[in-house]
Amino acid sequence: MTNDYRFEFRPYQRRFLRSLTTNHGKWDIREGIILRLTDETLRVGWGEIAPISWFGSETLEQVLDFCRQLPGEITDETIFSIPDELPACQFGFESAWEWGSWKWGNEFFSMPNAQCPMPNAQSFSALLPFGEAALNQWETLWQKGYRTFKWKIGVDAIADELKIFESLTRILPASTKLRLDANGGLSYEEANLWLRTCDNLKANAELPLEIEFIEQPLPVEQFQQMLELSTSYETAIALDESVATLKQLAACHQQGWREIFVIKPGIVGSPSRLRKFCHQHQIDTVFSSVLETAIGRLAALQIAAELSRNNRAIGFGIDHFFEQEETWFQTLWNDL
Ligand SMILES: O=C(O)CCC(=O)C1=CC=C[C@@H](O)[C@@H]1C(=O)O
Ligand SMILES: [Mg+2]
Repeated sequence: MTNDYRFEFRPYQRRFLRSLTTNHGKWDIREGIILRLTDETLRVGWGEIAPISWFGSETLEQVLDFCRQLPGEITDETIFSIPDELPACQFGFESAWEWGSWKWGNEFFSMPNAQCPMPNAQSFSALLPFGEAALNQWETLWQKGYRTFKWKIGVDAIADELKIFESLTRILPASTKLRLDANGGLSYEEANLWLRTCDNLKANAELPLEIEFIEQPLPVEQFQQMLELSTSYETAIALDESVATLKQLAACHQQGWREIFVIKPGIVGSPSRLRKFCHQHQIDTVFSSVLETAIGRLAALQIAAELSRNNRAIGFGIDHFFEQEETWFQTLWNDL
């Protein structure tokens, strides 16, 4: 896109088909902003700003304040000088700026019912509902082709979750990969118990299931304890909330983290600076959704395709969270 753009934005709200319950609480509605840049040649670029303030990004209010204070005409300079305190804005504006350069972007919006091309389900990790609902939900997702699942822990009492986990590891088919995401909700003792339990399962030769990693077992402020745990067990640990923004990502890497980094492109910050960091440091990454709409997802999938390593499934298997995308989007788009 060229240097001057007409800037338009529209807030949206979208209720999940099923709430997402984690240690952070129950999340029912995704709120965000869709923005559109139109250059002098009338080429259009779409972007989405989908903050998760409890995860470490800016708040929706801060996004709205930032968008409202912008003029109707903005430039490259505006886009590439968005402050680091607004990482979701950096992602949304820069994605819109890049939009025209992608194969998917135009296809998705040029044909009335274009399906956003999605790699096959095997490349995705599907989110299981927390608690024992996972015991019967996994099969529907397995039939859709998913082979990697993520299950939330740190929500109920650990004794109850360990019991469900034991059943889950017995019924999931061979070759399944299972991720456990605590969202920082375990105590140090509980994290040790989960890691020991997973190591013991790993040692059980008959068990073909792979526990791929435990995600964010402890709160962000307990980085040193997680660094110590990462060298004490076979089972891998992935940081998520601890590396929510580029600034945090660089800090954890600088303090010695070399296991897995969960990257949420929608809130981490500037895509161009993320690419630079990942190319420079070759970190072990898992890309993850911020439960955004197709606009944000297209941009995030583009980044995941470029930067994923070690053949790890990407955490965008959230299709059962939303009603049909295309009809919803056409309506919203027409209003813009
Ligand atoms: O990463 C995935 O597999 C799916 C997305 C996902 O799990 C999350 C998205 C947004 C907020 C969080 O509650 C949650 C996470 O902790 O990773
Ligand atoms: Mg997580």
